[in-house]
Amino acid sequence: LKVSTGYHIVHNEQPQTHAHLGPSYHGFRYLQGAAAPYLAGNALPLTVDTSPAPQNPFLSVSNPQAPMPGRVPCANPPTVCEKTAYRSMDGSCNHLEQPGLGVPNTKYGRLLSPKYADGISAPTRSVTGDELPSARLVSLVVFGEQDVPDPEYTLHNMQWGQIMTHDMSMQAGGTQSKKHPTRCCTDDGRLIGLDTAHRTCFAIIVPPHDPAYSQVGTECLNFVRTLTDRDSNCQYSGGPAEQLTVVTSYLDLSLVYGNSMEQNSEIREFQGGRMIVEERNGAKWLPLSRNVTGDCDAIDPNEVCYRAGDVRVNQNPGLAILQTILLREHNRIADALSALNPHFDDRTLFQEARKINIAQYQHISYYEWLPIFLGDENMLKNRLIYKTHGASYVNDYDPKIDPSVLNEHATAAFRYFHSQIEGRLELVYTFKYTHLLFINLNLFLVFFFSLLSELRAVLGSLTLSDWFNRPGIIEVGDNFDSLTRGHATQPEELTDINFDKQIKHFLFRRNMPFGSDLRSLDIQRNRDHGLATYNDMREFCGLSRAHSWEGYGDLISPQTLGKLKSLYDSYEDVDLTVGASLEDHVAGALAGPTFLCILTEQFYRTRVGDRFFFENGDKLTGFTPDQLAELRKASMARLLCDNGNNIASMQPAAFKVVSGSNPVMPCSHIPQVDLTKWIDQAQHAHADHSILFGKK
Ligand code: HEM
Repeated sequence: LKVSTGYHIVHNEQPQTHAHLGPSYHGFRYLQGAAAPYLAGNALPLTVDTSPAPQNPFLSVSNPQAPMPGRVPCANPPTVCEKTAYRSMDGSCNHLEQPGLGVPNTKYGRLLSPKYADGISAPTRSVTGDELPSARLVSLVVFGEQDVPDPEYTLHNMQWGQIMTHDMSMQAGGTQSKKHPTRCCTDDGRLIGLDTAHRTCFAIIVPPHDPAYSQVGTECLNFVRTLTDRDSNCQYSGGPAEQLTVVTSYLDLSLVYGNSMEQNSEIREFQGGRMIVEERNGAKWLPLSRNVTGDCDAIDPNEVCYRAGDVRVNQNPGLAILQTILLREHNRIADALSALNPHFDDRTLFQEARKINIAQYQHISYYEWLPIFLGDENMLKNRLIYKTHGASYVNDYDPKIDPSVLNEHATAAFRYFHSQIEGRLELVYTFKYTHLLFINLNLFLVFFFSLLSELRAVLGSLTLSDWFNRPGIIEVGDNFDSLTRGHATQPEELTDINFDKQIKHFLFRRNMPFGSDLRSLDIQRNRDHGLATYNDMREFCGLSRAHSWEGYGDLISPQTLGKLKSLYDSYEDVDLTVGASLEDHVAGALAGPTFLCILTEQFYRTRVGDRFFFENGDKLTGFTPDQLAELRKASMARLLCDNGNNIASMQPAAFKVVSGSNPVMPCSHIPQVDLTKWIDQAQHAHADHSILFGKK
């Protein structure tokens, strides 16, 4: 398989890895001023460090990461594929000749070869051989935490991004729902020595006088390295380590349906084609976890904690809401199909409903959501979307394209949108009111119209860090609808260098005064995965390679460059996650050119490398022209309307804030996919089942 040329990028010589010269820590040398107490809600004061900086013992290359066999299960796709009407649960046989492409427990793809300090697996270092500056230090100095609301996009825009992320990848060995069992720092935030720490430890060293963590004496943030092919019995064939991802790479709603038949059977009802939902207080919810205290931050085993296709489901309330909405949508479709086609059996209803749900979701993702991030023009030019007419197919499946999720995408580019996260989630209620509209035509004639409208009003808010891994809050009172409306009303945070305090100091804080820092995790993960540098990626993407700090001046402001210079030993050291997050955005997109290049490449591959992409006109796997025309009516607004507890109105473009051109209107005015186009698929119901489902 070759790298696709969907985005106009130049493929250059592979970058060299730099041999290490021995451990040394340049520590906290940027912050100026005295330590000051940090209070949630205040700007972080920058403080000076005068004390000697601690060393990060995990970086020592003289302690190579020996492979530990058997940690990651082997991907076990069939060797020969049958052509069936429906996707498999684990993504196998999407590619008919290479059945294992895009299945769980396989390697991320890479655009550029890794840059490990030892050429095999040790985290990246400076070209001088020294350690790179502490990820927390970079997070504090380079990235802000100002609260800047986006004037155009709602919080659902951010939240949908996390849904797509969880559908596409999950680093092996990671856990977001539960405290990681591997401890690289003591519970009171001290570094655990190399002799006792687990070999996967790569703790983040907190600079002395950290404006937040120094208040509680935290010197170390837990960080566990992603498992690689070297931790698997069946993947490693020598050479540099490649990280593994444990979910299917396709946009196939694996987060709803699971990533294997086994996972799926835990959440499927096996009746009427439905997925399991549980009724509580008159509404249908995700089924409860069988290990509440293990899967959630629950103290009480009776707390609500969900079971879904993805283990990260409980991570935050907005995510749990969209997971619920996508699950309810499946059952809504299955019930409708069952009423329209009483002769369909459970299996046919399940697979047809799944196929429609995925198609609507792909349509929303590519035609409503991605253009906001990648720009319409860029997407059209690079053949990620088409100016299609109602019923016409786009037959662009290309078996030469590798559908794997790129490491540069999942570990750097897509995480830039962590900047959109808002730390306060508003609860929005509606009030119905009758609006009398008078039109005075002349002195004697007065017409009036009576309009039933809905007003939205904010009646409270939740603080994000109080509700990480505690999703039960969405079932309380009217919160489900109030948060759903809230996410459609409240602006997301501007996509910029600011990351909300709630994720910068309080991530997963579990009732403690402080938690972790997501931006630091992103930067450390970049080094853990040995990603090629910012400069390498610029060159790869056809931008000019810098030969000095000033070489970055085309896209990064002098003030920001000054900060980078004060942190890194060399302009060659700048991490991809850091440099590309600081670029001016491309007009019409939400990222600078380097990230845009990676994102465009990824979403080209995700589309063209998916044999089941909804616009393909294959007789067995595709839709009829009439059905396709209906699917193109799917929208985020309608999804919310159809699956809230009682959502009666919505603005038609739910990723965009309410405005004169995007007014809140009754749901009945928002187009809906007409499922009668799926009536009497007699050929499916009566056809040889082995053609539809395979012989097994
Ligand atoms: C409240 C919202 C969110 C929270 C709390 C959150 C938190 C996290 C955490 C804790 C990780 C793992 C960090 C690590 O250990 O390396 C992660 C990974 C990631 N996040 Fe987020 N995230 C959120 C929203 C988003 C959004 C909106 C996007 C993109 C649009 C996104 C994209 C990613 C990606 C691509 C990864 C890596 C996935 C992988 O394992 O391959 N996240 N996030």
